[in-house]
Amino acid sequence: MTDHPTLTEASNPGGLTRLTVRNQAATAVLYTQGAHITSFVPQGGRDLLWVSEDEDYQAGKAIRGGAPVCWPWFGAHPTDPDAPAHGLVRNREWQWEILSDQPNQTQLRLALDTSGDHPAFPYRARVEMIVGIGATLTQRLVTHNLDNRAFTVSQALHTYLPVHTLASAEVTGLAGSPCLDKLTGERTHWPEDFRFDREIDRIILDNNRPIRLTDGPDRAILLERTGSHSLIVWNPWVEKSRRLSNFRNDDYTRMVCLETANVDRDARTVEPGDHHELSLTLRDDTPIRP
Ligand SMILES: O=P(O)(O)OC[C@H]1O[C@H](O)[C@H](O)[C@@H](O)[C@@H]1O
Repeated sequence: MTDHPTLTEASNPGGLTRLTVRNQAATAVLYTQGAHITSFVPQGGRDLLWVSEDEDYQAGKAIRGGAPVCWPWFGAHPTDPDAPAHGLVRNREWQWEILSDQPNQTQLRLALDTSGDHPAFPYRARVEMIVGIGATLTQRLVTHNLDNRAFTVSQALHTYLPVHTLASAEVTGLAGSPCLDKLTGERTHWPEDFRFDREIDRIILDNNRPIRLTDGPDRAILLERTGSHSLIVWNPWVEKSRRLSNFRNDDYTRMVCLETANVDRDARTVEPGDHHELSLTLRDDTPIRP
């Protein structure tokens, strides 16, 4: 266990290691399994991440909520149907260290190496998550190629965001962008008048704009991305909610996933010795009332 003025390390009953960071700007909770952030509360504000009340935080199982890391592939593996969905690192233990600690900003690094012996990703690589906890939450997901061959990764920060009610949720910054509907296979464009009124599982492409989720006059979250020109918008709606693990039947009314990604034609090839960085800054963007 680590004792540090800003950071507390603890084991939970499910066998996971939980890190709680409290500084003057925010409080955050993350798990070393999966480099998985489950809570980010800016000082005086609300949690900008959502986790199901049914989540049981068990070692070896991906957590339903927060910000799962999908790497080195997103969704189904491109060629191997037996490979797990969303890659190899959600259930793995990452090494961690504190990089810097200021009154208003704490930086952690979590890292994991692949040995090259997994048939679905036979390469040596290091994936790092550099987390900045301050007035905003910053996640930098850096892929280093330690192999002597190039490889291609698809990936996502699969962020679950809370909504007061799904009917009031609106996403701005997507209208007009090309989009692939994963449910129908259709390629269209994101409509101006989009509402969450059915199951949604779409990849938005060629878009690096700031994305804003609002769910009423007093609540907005802003996502700003670098190294990413794709984003997944996901809400499981009624039927799929019943089939999801660690998810209540009506949880789909409480969350929306906006996933900062490199998927489809935005997957990235990393040359030997090179790296690729994907990053997300999440902030409470609620308008300040006069
Ligand atoms: O249940 P999981 O493996 O966590 O995946 C949850 C969801 O993740 C993404 O949003 C995919 O686009 C969905 O197709 C998938 O259902």
